[in-house]
Amino acid sequence: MSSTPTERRDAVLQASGLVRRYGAGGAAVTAVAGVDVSFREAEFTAIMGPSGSGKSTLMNLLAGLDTPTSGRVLVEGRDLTRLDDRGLTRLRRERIGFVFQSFNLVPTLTAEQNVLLPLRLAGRRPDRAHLEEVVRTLRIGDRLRHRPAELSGGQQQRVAIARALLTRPAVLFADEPTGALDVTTGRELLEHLRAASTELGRTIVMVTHDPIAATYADRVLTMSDGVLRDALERPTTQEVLAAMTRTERPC
Ligand SMILES: Nc1ncnc2c1ncn2[C@@H]1O[C@H](COP(=O)(O)OP(=O)(O)OP(=O)(O)O)[C@@H](O)[C@H]1O
Repeated sequence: MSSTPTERRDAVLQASGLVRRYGAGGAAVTAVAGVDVSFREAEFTAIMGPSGSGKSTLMNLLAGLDTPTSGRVLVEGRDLTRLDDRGLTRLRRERIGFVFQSFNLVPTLTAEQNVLLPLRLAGRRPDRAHLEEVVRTLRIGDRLRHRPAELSGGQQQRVAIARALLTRPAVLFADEPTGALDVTTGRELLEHLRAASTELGRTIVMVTHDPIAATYADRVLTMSDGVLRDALERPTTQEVLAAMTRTERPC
């Protein structure tokens, strides 16, 4: 292992001793086997690893969508494992943003209504200046009155990102956000995520299988068998590929 991600004082999100076990006895699977990791404000992190290495499970734990068997997760200093269901739902709604491979837009609403939906559900007024900033960063200004069916896949994904950003989440989680896009549109989307981190100061955690996608991040963490292996700062594609090869080598 080259370097271990350690606790940072300026972390927006941190996890320590994180374990997630499924099932019991001989059929038990340890999907996450002891992870310590932290994420700084405005940092863009990619998590990579072979299929079944525990990436989705780790992301679900960090986002409060799943409960760890042991260990804890702090979002802006608040321990998710100590919140009840209501508290967790509220924290997820207000402090965490999600972007999935399938864009999950509401088909009957316009792009703008989709973008504003989480704020409306939370009973919060949209900050028009921030809406304009997000719309400009994602370049969707001319598509706001269209419904999802009238938008391309890339435009739909940009609307989904704008929707996730508008609440100013502490962390934006993106699970294979380019998975349903062609190469060019996928690269454009990664530029937008990069801009969300650099220009809007958002903390982004992205799971991806694509080594080129990972190079858009500030930091690439590799995972295998439920633990983090390498932490690479601003790696080249070659460095990502070399780290991925290490995760696939039998121990
Ligand atoms: N609900 C579950 N019940 C039992 N085992 C599970 C469950 N969810 C995940 N696992 C197991 O945990 C391990 C990690 O799965 P996970 O989905 O986190 O991997 P991944 O790295 O995201 O894989 P992929 O890249 O294929 O999406 C796998 O062995 C998987 O079979």
